[in-house]
Amino acid sequence: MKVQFNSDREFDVIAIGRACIDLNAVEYNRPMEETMTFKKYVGGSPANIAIGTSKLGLKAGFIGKLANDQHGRFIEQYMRGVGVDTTNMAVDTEGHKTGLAFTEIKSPEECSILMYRDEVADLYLQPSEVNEDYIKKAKVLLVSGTALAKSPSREAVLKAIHLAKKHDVKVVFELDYRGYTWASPEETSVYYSLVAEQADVVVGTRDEFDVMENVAEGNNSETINHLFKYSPELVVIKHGVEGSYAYSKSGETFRGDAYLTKVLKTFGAGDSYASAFLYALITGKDIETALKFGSASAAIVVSKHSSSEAMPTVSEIEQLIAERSEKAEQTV
Ligand SMILES: Nc1ncnc2c1ncn2[C@@H]1O[C@H](COP(=O)(O)OP(=O)(O)O)[C@@H](O)[C@H]1O
Ligand SMILES: O=C(O)C[C@@H](O)[C@H](O)C(=O)COP(=O)(O)O
Repeated sequence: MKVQFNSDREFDVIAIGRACIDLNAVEYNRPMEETMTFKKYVGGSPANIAIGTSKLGLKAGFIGKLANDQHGRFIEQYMRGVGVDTTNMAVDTEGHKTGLAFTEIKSPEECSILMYRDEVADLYLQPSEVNEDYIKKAKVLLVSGTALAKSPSREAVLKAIHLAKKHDVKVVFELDYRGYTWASPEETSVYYSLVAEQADVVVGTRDEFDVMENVAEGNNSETINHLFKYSPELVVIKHGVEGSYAYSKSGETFRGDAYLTKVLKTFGAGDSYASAFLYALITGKDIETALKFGSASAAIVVSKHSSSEAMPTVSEIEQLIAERSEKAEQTV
């Protein structure tokens, strides 16, 4: 099975949401209290995905709002430098700040993120800063769930989705749940459901779908039975190192195994997975291959220090897939 996209569009992917800063512990395998130095990278899930798809050779653009300071300028320069179109990144004029994510790497399995996201510029994106002429140039609008957490960013994203549907741009919804940005689980569930029901493709972890459904331990069949009554044609549910599943509206189920690797830290997996999965879909590969691309890309990024800078190239992904399938053949 393949997903069809409009071929006559200038941009493969336009992502909307936050572009922020990750400060990753340089001395890792210890608690953050003992970490004295942090390395700066561009971060924020949709920015990571725009960077990841651009590094894979897609034409990516970004809609978001940056702080009018050194951090905002660093983010814009970095994203432009890796080929992301930044012409639709607005600059805040009201003194709002860049979101910061300090990452703690206690061990490869035990990682956490300490986020500074009060009054962040990205959540002040205005609907008037979402441009119809820009959106209609895209094959895919990639929506990050966190951008729905507060107004006016929430309305800006809803406007972007409306315009995407008007111009036959596929809406890919990455649930990207960050609890502390939301007022209550009920509120998250309302907006996640609203957007997921309108999206063409929905991607998230099993835990994130539970948040969307406001349930404790949901199951994949109930999730897809519900979503396939609405717009989605493809639903991807990730189960961490246990792998991921893609379900199509036409009734097929595909499973993608994770590629085991020497893990440095666990964050970055989701964004690298989304970048390569999208790359494969947009370049006409089938779902099985897209799952392999997503998993291989994630395996590469979890073995490195950053999320954005570590995003792999197509040949690195293909090499990992080829090595692992050779190994699997030898063990049969
Ligand atoms: N420790 C790991 N080693 C190798 N691959 C991993 C690991 N953790 C996750 N992955 C890959 O990344 C994908 C997404 O990971 P997951 O943890 O579900 O997402 P998120 O980072 O969004 O929470 C998984 O489906 C798997 O292919
Ligand atoms: O999304 C953020 O604001 C932080 C990210 O930049 C950070 O690199 C991260 O947590 C990525 O994790 P993922 O969701 O597992 O890809």
